This record gives sequence, structure tokens and C-alpha cells, in this order.
Amino acid sequence: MALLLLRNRKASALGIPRILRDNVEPFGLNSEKIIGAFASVDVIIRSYCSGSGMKKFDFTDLTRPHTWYPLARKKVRKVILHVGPTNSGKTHQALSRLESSSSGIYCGPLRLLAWEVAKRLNKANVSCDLITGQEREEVDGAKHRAVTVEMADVVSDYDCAMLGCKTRGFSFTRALLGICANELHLCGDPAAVPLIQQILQVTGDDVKVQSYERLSPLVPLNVPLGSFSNIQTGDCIVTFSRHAIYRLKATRFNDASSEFDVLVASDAIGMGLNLNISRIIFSTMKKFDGVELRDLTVPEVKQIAGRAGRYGSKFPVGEVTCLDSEDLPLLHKSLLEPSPMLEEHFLENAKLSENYFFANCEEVLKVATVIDQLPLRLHEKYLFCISPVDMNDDISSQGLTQFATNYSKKGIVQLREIFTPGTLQVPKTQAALRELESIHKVLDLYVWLSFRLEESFPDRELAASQKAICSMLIEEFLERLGWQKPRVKKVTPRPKLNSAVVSRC
Ligand SMILES: Nc1ncnc2c1ncn2[C@@H]1O[C@H](COP(=O)(O)OP(=O)(O)OP(=O)(O)O)[C@@H](O)[C@H]1O
Ligand SMILES: [Mg+2]
Repeated sequence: MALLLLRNRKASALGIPRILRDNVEPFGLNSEKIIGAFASVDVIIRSYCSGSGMKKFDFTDLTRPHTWYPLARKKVRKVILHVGPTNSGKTHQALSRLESSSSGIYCGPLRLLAWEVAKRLNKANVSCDLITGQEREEVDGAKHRAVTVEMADVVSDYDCAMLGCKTRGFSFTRALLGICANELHLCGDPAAVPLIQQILQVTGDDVKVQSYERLSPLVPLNVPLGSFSNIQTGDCIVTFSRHAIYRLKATRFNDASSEFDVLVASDAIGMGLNLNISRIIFSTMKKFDGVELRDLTVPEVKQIAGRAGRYGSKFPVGEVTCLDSEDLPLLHKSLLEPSPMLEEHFLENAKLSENYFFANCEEVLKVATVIDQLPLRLHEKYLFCISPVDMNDDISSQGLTQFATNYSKKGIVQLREIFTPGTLQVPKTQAALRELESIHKVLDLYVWLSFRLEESFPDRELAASQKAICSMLIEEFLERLGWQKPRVKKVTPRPKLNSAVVSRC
């Protein structure tokens, strides 16, 4: 939820962005203490400015986030928690309910899942829009929407809403508290139940738990894969970096003479995807989480392993193992252990009221310090702050600065001002590859902004087409290294596996 930063040391080091200091002080904010509550600023401002009869909002009271969503609070929502292990039919059950409702919204953690749901509903003649950070496919007359969770709509009224989210990010909490629906279905691990029940105690919602059992078996193997020569059809190799995916794909599985139908995927597949996978193979049990290289957590291992042998797929029994034998003990132990209760971590971190914790918003603050001096309104600054810019990437952060500066000066940002179409080339070196990936990020950012400031970022089509060219050129570079383009480009709920790459979208 909200990026609540009360006396956060890291944040103070960056200084208090003027964005919030200047704009919220009239509401009585003590800027020495409070740096931001970005996540819900949009809702608060909209409510405050709409003249909807809402009283002056007290920005100093950050202990009651459920009150930031007045629309949702008008209802006593029926909240159903669908909990159980992976592959137990939680999503299936909740989606059936969504499908039969007069209006609804699905909020998922991954673009592919939103896409899968939109496809399923439209196929069942329930018109459904697909809305993610970077795309909007609207269907005439649709009363249903499938969105990625950060796009959760907290200002409309729905009959049924579904949250299929595996993380505790602020988007999830915002959706949990803010979605205005008669019925709210949440799918996840039983470990989340106490925390969600606790959070929803104050909303007055009616919460029920529905438990599930695994629908088909998952067998942890005692023998490691050992060598890639032991790969079989239906295997899925899981790795944790994009470059490792490319490398594995390029060097191992795409030999022209190879007949293997193998998926190489990142841990993003763990978020509920249904694929035809017989055996999950962890190429490593360690992951770099942005700060350190650490062992995979119990929920991560279970979620990823749970992709094997999905019910109704062509593999009725799933298997899971590791590439190296030394990783097997951690795999076996993790699969046997219950997931740690989310509240433990939560309480450790909470510094405000006992149900809330400080989300990490260093990235947002980095943007805030860059655009702080620009003559933009609060809402516009906020928008740039939450945009999908990679501030650790020089080209991406320069792109954002340029977009924000040009927008503040002229109100319109032509893509050609910072980018000349027709100049992209197949990279010849790893450095050129990285540069092209950075350009891809800048174009992606332009598309994202164009959906929110439509008139000011008019070149969406050009940006999208140049972005597609970037992807093609990256693929061409990789093909020259021996990588082959997947024959199946989109991952459908049950595709024939053809060495597709799935990574976080
Ligand atoms: N009652 C059912 N009838 C037919 N198919 C079902 C049924 N229940 C589940 N399935 C199918 O079984 C597979 C797994 O179900 P689902 O995706 O709902 O599991 P899940 O519990 O949400 O798993 P995860 O925790 O990994 O997200 C899906 O392909 C789903 O369509
Ligand atoms: Mg699911």
C-alpha cells in the first residue's frame, strides 16, 4: 500500500521532494516527518477536488488507509479468500464466478495472466477489456475488465472483482482496500489469510475462507538433472535472469537438430500460469533480489514447482528437480515446509499502525528528486514518479528526464525530439545489445505515458512500432549467437511447448 515513509532514513538521505512538501503542507503536513503517500495520492486528490461532499482530508493521519477509498467503504463487500496449494483450482473457481457476474474486474500480477483471463471471458461470450500499463484493448459494450494489478480501478462500481495476486506490493493492498465491488475474490496461499483477515477487520467487509486441495500430484525427484543432455520433452528450466535465459536457450536447446520441446522460463511463471509442463528443473536455487544473491524462499519454490503436472494438461503427474545435486536438499525441504505466515514479516516491518508497513519506494524517490524542480502540477509529477522508468539505467532515466522537461515546457512531447526513427541497427556487441534494450525501455515509457497523457504524447503508434523493431533486432542478434526464435510467440494457457521464453512482463 501506500508508500508511507515516516522518518525513513534512506529517504531522508535523498531529501524531501518538493513535490509533496509544497503541495501537502497546506493540509497541515509536517514535512520533516512525512515524505510521501504516493500510492493513494491520486484517489485522495480526486476525492478532495471532486467536491463530492468529502471533508478536508487529513494528510497527517496515515494510520487508516482503508478510509482513503470512500467508494469501497460505502459497501459491505462479500470477500471470498480462495486458498490452497498450487494447482488446486482456486483461480478456476473464482473466474467462474467472475464470468457469471453482471460486471467485473480481474486484477492479476502478470500481463500474461490478464491476457489469459480476457481471452477466456471473451471466448465465453462475456465481453472483456484488457488493460495493462502499456496496452488497452477495449471491447464494445464490455462490462468486464482484465487488468494488471497496478491498473486496478478503485473508482468504479463492480458486481464482482477478483484479485489473483501473489505479492504484497502496494498495488495489491490498494486493490484489496479500494476496489468497490459487491463480491471480492482473492486467490492465494493460506499463509496470507490471517493478514488479510486482520486488514479487513476495519473495513466491515464480510470475509469467508474457501480451502482447496491439489488436483494432481507433484513428485519431488531424488535425482538431479545433472546434465542438459538429460533434458526431455515437457521439461521447463527455470532461471532467474534474462541473460541466463538467453544463454541457456542459445547454447542448449535450440540446436537445429534438437527435437526437444522445452520451456526456458524465469520465475515469473510461478505466478499462476497454466502450461503443459511435465518436469520443473531449477537451474539454481539462488536468486539475486536486487540487493543480494539469496536462497529461494519457500513460497517461491512452491509456486514455481507447482507449474508441473497441471490438472487437465497432458501431464497428469508433475515432477520437480534441480540441475545440481547439491540443491536437492533445499528443494525437498522447501516443498515440505508450510509457507511462513505473512503477518510475521509484516509485523517486523510495521512502523505505523500495526497492520501496515513501509513499502520500499527508493525508485519513486529517485524520479521525484529528478523532476522535483520542474514546473508541473502534483498529479503530473506523481504520474512521472510511478512510471515504469528504470532509474538504474542511464538511457532510460535520461529519457524520462527529457520527457518530463519537454512536457513541462511545451505540454507536448514529440518522440522525434529525442529519438530518430530508422536509425536502429542489429547490435554487434554485448554493449550495443544493452543500449538497444535501454532504448526499448525509453520507447516503452513513451507508450506508457501516451496512455495517461494522450494529447501530450501523440506518437504512441510510432513508439510502439519502434519498440517492436528493437525486439526484432535483439532477436536477430541472439539468433546470430545461435538462439532461435520461438515458433510459438505468445504463451497461451496450454500451448505446445516450443522453447518459448517467459519472463516478467
Ligand atoms: N473444476 C475444474 N474443472 C476443469 N478444470 C479445472 C477445474 N478446476 C481447475 N481446473 C483446471 O486446473 C488447472 C489448475 O487450476 P487453477 O489455475 O485454478 O489452479 P490454482 O489453484 O489457481 O493454481 P496456482 O496457485 O498455481 O495459481 C487449470 O488449467 C484449470 O483450468
Ligand atoms: Mg491461480
